[in-house]
Amino acid sequence: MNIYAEQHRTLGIEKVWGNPDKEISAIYYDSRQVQTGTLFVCIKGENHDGHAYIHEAVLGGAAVIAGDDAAKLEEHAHLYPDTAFIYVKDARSFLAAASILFYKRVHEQIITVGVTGTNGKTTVAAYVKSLMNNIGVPSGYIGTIGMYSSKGKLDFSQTTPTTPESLDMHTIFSELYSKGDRLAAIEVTSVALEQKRVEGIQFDVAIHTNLTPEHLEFHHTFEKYKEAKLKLFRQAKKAVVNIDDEGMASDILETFKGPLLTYSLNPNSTADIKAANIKMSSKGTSFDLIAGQTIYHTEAPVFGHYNIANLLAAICTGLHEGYQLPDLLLAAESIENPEGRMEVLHEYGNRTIILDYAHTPPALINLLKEVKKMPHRRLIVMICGIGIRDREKMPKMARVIEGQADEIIVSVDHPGFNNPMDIVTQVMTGFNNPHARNIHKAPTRHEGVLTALDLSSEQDLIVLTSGCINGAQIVKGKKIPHSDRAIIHEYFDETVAAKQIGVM
Ligand SMILES: CC(=O)N[C@H]1[C@@H](OP(=O)(O)OP(=O)(O)OC[C@H]2O[C@@H](n3ccc(=O)[nH]c3=O)[C@H](O)[C@@H]2O)O[C@H](CO)[C@@H](O)[C@@H]1O[C@H](C)C(=O)N[C@@H](C)C(=O)N[C@H](CCC(=O)O)C(=O)O
Ligand SMILES: Nc1ncnc2c1ncn2[C@@H]1O[C@H](COP(=O)(O)OP(=O)(O)OP(=O)(O)O)[C@@H](O)[C@H]1O
Repeated sequence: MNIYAEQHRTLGIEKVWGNPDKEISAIYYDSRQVQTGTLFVCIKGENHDGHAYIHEAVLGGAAVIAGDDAAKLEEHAHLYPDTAFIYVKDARSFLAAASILFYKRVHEQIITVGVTGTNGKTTVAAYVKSLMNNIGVPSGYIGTIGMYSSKGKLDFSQTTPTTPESLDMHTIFSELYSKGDRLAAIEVTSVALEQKRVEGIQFDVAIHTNLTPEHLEFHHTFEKYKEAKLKLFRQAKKAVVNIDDEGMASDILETFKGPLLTYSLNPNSTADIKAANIKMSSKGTSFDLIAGQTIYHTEAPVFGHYNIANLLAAICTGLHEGYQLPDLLLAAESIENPEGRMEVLHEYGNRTIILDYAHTPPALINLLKEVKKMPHRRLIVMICGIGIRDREKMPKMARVIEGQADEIIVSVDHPGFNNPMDIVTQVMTGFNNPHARNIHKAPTRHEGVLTALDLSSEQDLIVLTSGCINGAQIVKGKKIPHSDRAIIHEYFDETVAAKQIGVM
């Protein structure tokens, strides 16, 4: 398509060199992928400046190059007169706008539901996808656990941990639409909002879960973190708000002008829908959903109080889209849980093993509260410092777990370029008594899982927290495949085999 001819006024173009009025067959933001007859957008990142790869992009066959460094573009324009160069105010905004045009605004053909908050984004987005599928709206999901259409996982390699770059986002929307999906539940992170990955999208529904300090390595202050998250509600038609949250619920309620639904786990609150009498069983949770004067007795295969809050958020989305509560509650009865979020395994060695992504102090507190309600002999918990996230929260994780479990394993997720033991040491500084005999150190997540299993006996409850993003550990810039489930499976297979031949 010829983006320039069609829309150059809306793209924030300041100056051009050469003739940008030409057909382009694709857009790229990575010079290593550029193909003939395409548009390359130069992005200034944390490690590289895309303008440094113009030469490579020209060699790759880029027909048009856009960026926000006028001097570099002009310099290259003289060197490559056959290539067109476009100077824009902001390259990330341009990438988002150009991607929207390239995909012919396909995102407007589907219901876009953006989920933001410190904890619960993956769960809520997965619940929205599952609930809406169950009610008959083919729905996809975009977020930490990958990209899914209503029919299954898409073969799309993730370039970011959670929210894709704008170009990738619109590519996925296009694929979802072509597969027949009519709704996309998208995790929208503060980093993505700051980096304009969702710019230009007017979300049909924006959902808020909660806000506590996170990503301070990126935003530096809590206020800036909150500001970034609030941006989602300035580009949404309808909102869903957790009024139990002290972090930013009131900010949204004060500023949001469109239709808004609230949810709460406090039966005495003023929320539009509330849950009361929450009771957990081995199959899931039952509760009373209160909507005005009406009470609906409800059951859903989800575990933990906070997952009832997450479910209420998904139900509010269904209500916003015009569905009736009884139908939504029927759909909730067969809702699917996302991988690694309160995933309960009963099948190994007469133990209960829980895989949960809790990697912030509040998430760990909530998780402990929930798991302690489950029947168990001893409680064994693994916590991790995450090498690619902020270090400030690491000691806080230790403070939360100290005295709360019979055995504690301290390990590492995604050491990145750090020495893994430095991460473990950083977590250990949070313990009052780091030398306690029930605290064990493991330099890799693999060894951490094995230590937890070695320490366990029948009837024990083993909780493996933090979780590894996308089935891999990030070590020195490389993704090393990792699966807690595979380790557990192998461990019990080997233990059983060893018992059978009388080694143990
Ligand atoms: C801090 C951050 O957002 N980083 C993202 C960013 O990387 P970067 O800024 O380091 O990019 P860079 O390597 O400096 O490169 C700049 C530009 O030059 C280009 N380049 C680079 C090299 C080259 O040879 N040719 C070339 O064209 C790159 O493609 C890029 O466009 O742009 C990359 C390309 O899209 C992302 O992969 C990368 O995500 C990294 C993996 C990451 O860890 N991001 C985290 C911080 C993140 O975004 N997290 C949030 C929240 C997670 C959550 O809470 O769930 C998320 O939404 O995922
Ligand atoms: N509503 C909630 N309130 C508090 N804690 C929650 C809530 N939902 C989930 N959690 C906890 O947070 C963990 C992470 O949940 P989830 O993956 O859904 O959040 P997320 O926001 O997507 O996380 P991330 O930003 O790291 O991708 C869960 O495993 C659980 O321990």
